[in-house]
Amino acid sequence: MDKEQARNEILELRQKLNYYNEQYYLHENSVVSDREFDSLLEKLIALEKAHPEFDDPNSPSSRVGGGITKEFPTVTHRYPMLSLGNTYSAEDLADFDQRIRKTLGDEPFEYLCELKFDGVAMSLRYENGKLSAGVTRGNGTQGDDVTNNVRTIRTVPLSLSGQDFPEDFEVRGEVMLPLKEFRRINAEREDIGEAQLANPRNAASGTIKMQDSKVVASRNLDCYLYYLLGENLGVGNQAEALEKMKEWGFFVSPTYRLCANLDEVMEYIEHWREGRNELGVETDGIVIKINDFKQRERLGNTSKSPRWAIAYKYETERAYTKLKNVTYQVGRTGAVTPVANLEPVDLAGTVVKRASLYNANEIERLGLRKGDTVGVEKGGEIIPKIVDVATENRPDESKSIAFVENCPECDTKLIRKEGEAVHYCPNETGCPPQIKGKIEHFVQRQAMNIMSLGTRTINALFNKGLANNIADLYELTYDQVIELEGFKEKSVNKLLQAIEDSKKKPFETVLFAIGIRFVGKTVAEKLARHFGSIDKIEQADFETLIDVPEIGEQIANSVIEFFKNEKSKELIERLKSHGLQFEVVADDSQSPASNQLDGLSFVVSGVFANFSRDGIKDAVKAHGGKIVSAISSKVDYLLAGEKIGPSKLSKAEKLGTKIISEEDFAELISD
Ligand SMILES: NC(=O)c1ccc[n+]([C@@H]2O[C@H](COP(=O)([O-])OP(=O)(O)OC[C@H]3O[C@@H](n4cnc5c(N)ncnc54)[C@H](O)[C@@H]3O)[C@@H](O)[C@H]2O)c1
Ligand SMILES: [Zn+2]
Repeated sequence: MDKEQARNEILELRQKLNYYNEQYYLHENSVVSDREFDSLLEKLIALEKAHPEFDDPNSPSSRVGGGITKEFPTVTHRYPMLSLGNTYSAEDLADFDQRIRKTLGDEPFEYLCELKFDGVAMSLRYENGKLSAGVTRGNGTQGDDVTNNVRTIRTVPLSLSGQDFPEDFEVRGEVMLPLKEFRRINAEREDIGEAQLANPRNAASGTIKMQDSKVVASRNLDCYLYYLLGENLGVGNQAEALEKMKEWGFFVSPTYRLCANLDEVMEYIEHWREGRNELGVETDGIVIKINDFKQRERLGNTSKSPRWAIAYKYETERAYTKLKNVTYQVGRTGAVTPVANLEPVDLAGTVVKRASLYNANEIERLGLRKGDTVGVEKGGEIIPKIVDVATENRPDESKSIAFVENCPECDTKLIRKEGEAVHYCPNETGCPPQIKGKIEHFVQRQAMNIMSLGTRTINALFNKGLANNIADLYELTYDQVIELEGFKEKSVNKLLQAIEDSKKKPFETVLFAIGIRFVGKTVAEKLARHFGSIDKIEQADFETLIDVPEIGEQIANSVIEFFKNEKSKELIERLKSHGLQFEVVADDSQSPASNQLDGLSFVVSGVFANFSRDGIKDAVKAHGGKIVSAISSKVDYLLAGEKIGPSKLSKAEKLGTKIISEEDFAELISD
């Protein structure tokens, strides 16, 4: 390769990797697999080494990938948060071992091996035993202050146990979404027709950067700690540090091990190759660290990673098999999901017969054809996914897969809205899986809690023509139910009683249960609290809806569409006639804290030190104030946080709107 070629390739690789980094860290989107990313980076490093004349301190090979957002206050790290060098091969580990020996000479040393947890790096600062800050890695030098969100993680102690912790120190670790939670959230999202979270890592990363801490809390994140930093720590090596951290109340995974040499490290790697699949959280390798802190200091860091540690990553197991055909599933919300049916094949200990295809875009992206040989991998999802198509084995006459045009269940022509990846069957009230799915959604524990109505009974009721929608449930009689298989007097009465009891469920629960697409539990609570009744929600226009905190365009449109449909209105009228709750019942605990802000309107913008954006809006309302979204001559105050948009500020200045800070606001509502 001549110089010019090398330069072009280096520039091209840098550009690509920068783009992947930006997508990965700022948009929670993996454009390519981690393996692919790592190979490209390895290639870049090799080229840069051969051509030092093209060195650039800004190259993705020498910078920590990631960045800071405008959504949170920016914090400068006291000690930079670095990345780790990584490898997939035992030879590279031997090289690493050699480099260590070169610096340390004949001096004895130990390795400490830990699992490499696949989440988001997090720095936690403790002052006088209390959590004082939680900051993301960001670009390594500066990160986002997400303390309010970190406080919701149960495994992060808000105050420490024991006595001997330093006055001011830092711990670092990984915020992760346990697989069980990841699956639960995806099941819930599927239930309301929302797109699936791609993988636990991206989900954890997206969650920790949410504006609403209540939503973060509902996601049950975990935090595993593995790093202690500060002055006068009272420990001299990693093993002692981990023990201390445990004593102080941090969650430290018990999976670490001291290793005397590389052979023991290799044993550790083999031990966890399969074992890590049982942990309930995702890991993507192991981290090998020098145990002793003084030796670490002598080894030092590069601009991107410590020289005293390296990550060994496991190759994801992949199996190749034949695609038999693609079938389609119709969900409760009418979303049609393609499923790949495969020749059974062994993959990481289980037999795989099916793989997710998500939507038509995915089929197109893969360029899938009938009879193709496909590579499947397992991630956090239970159903594996297709990651590769081996085109070299493709028969000449093979045909590409055309997405079905009509609903496989009711033959209605499918629709696909502009900008959406998913095809829908629009026959909401006549398509069997949609009808049954809506009833299942309605009766679930989190909704109306009519738990004796299981899938089998719903099927039977539907087949007999007794349940074609949720309102029909309230017209079921004893004589009808006793006819069903498996029902006796007692169970019939129990079911009818549960149906009767459901009429007492509060409005917010009913609103969730009626199954408006994208209206999950939290959104239903917000809408119910904000509007107070179904009639007010029905009357709200798009602007009014998106003014409600956390209600985005997608939800607003879906709500509007729901009420445009005559059949939805009919359904609600019937449910009302059966006595279900369609209004918030006045509750004293929700009355305003004061009426100091009565008649005053506020625009809230920017980030705040002591409130989330939602929290400060709630505070305005709790004191009788009104929140509006845009500055106009009618607005009394612009409540300005850090990083407020310049256009809002200049508009407020032009109109003479009073601009107040968080502190001014606190004063306004004090006493
Ligand atoms: N698919 C994509 O498009 C894409 C894009 C960018 C990055 N990535 C992936 O991310 C990697 C780069 O991310 P990175 O810089 O965070 O490196 P990394 O994730 O490979 O390793 C460093 C991180 O490991 C984490 N870690 C987990 N367990 C640890 C332990 N026991 N001790 C110390 N650290 C531990 C820490 O958060 C640390 O920041 C790439 O190698 C690639 O795999 C993928
Ligand atoms: Zn249909």
